[in-house]
Amino acid sequence: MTVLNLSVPPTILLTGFFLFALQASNLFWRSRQTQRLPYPPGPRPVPFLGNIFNITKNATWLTYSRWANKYGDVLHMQVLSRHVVILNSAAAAVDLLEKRSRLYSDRPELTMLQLMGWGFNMTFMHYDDSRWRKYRRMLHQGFGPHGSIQFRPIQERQVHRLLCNLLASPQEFGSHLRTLAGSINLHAMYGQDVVEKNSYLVRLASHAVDTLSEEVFFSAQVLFALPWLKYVPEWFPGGGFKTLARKNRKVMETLQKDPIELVKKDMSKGIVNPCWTTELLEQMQTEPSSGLIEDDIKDVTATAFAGGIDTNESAIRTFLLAMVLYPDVQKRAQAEIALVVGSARLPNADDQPSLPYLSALCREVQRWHPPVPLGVSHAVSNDDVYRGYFIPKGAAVLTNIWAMSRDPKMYPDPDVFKPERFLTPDGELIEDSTFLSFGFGRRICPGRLMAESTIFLVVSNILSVFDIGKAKDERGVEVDVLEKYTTNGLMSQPIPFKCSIETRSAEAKALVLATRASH
Ligand code: HEM
Repeated sequence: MTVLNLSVPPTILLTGFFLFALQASNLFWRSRQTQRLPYPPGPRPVPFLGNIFNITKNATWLTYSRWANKYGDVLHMQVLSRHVVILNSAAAAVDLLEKRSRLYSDRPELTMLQLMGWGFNMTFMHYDDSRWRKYRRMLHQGFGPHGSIQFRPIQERQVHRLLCNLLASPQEFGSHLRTLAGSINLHAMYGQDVVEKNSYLVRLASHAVDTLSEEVFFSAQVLFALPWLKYVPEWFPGGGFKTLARKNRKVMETLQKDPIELVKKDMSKGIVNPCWTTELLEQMQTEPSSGLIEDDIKDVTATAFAGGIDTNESAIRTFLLAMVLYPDVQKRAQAEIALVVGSARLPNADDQPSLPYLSALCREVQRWHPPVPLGVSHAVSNDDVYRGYFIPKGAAVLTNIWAMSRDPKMYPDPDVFKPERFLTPDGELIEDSTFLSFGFGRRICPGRLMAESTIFLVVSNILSVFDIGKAKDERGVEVDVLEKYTTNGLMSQPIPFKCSIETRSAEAKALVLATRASH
């Protein structure tokens, strides 16, 4: 039996063994010492179950902000063997998710989302999943600095259509905003107009994301903490989350399959719709070396389609709410448009560099009420130590973007909507590119450039032709509006409110009507 190669001199073997033992004991002691470091502070756990009773259903980001005031900006919770670290300051998020991005770019195992059929979506994929790298590259090509410019004509056309819809039925602004967000995405991804036959796709995408904002968010936290619950049968008491997941899987299958089929059908008839899917399908055929397959295209286009609807809609609703509550900000923005663009045409994307107050206003919209207040959870792929605290491998790392955006040290008077906080004393937009609302590091939102230009176009176009104000009731009395937001999930947006949207002048009305020919 040859266990050892006896031709190696015993002294070398002994030395090797000694060095190995030393190294192993070193590692062992280092790891023991590291593990003896305390976890970051947080609410007191109960024996065995840890912080299970601290899992909350509502306004989680507000709860975490309160804890941050008590325990500090880096918090820790533990449920059985699962650890959760919550970052409540931009400084901590930058230190870990950006400066140590190699360690902090994974996602936790989100069993609930897998059960719901979101497994194709790169947002929830592990960092070492080869599909994530491929999809991220594709999204960078499609929506990076060069790619996102090609969508400008689509964005402008759909924003003009929004102006016409607001002119025709201003009281239905809520549904017009959803149509806008959906139609930009449907056009950009699949070259399709939102018409009767395919409006269900926008509804399905919104529904799928809305679902994430209800029971699922809570169930996802519970399943992260207690992963074995996934084996509970659907009929068993408490297994209701599985029914929800099964129904959602069907929605997700349709979302992946139907839109690409529409594009392929058009292509087979010789109709070429300029859009991202067409571009990718052509690339798949003409560049076999790209390694693209149809499943990749399905996955990545459906991801981008669903990712950009509710987020944009939330930001634009926040903008309208802010205009009702802060009329002086509205007047100052309109004065800037009048000075730079005039009243003979509508603003376009090329005007943005000359409109610093408007650009600051768009940033303030996302700071004041970030659409995804807790971001998307990262995970740490190895043990780490930060500020003397131990962060164990596999911990979920939550980014409390809400708390960061309301940090009075970074943003004095954080509750006030104040665009000038992003301007220098000379009225120039400040250089700072910290855009907390899009997340951090290697997982930062790849759709941010497109989202930013959509929001700028909507804000500048609406303010150039409409005045936003309080709605009046049947007795002519102004209806008060409250700054109230949904607080039950991944996304947050203003609860429905009323406002008046009136054209600013006959000239403004004529400008809106003149856009009809182009859409
Ligand atoms: C106002 C609009 C938007 C907001 C506020 C927003 C916000 C976010 C946030 C907070 C994240 C998580 C980042 C992190 O993990 O640290 C994210 C990721 C992501 N977003 Fe957006 N987003 C917006 C629009 C869009 C659009 C238009 C698209 C599609 C074109 C998109 C596609 C994605 C994707 C695919 C990811 C996952 C990236 C990854 O895991 O590598 N988003 N977004």
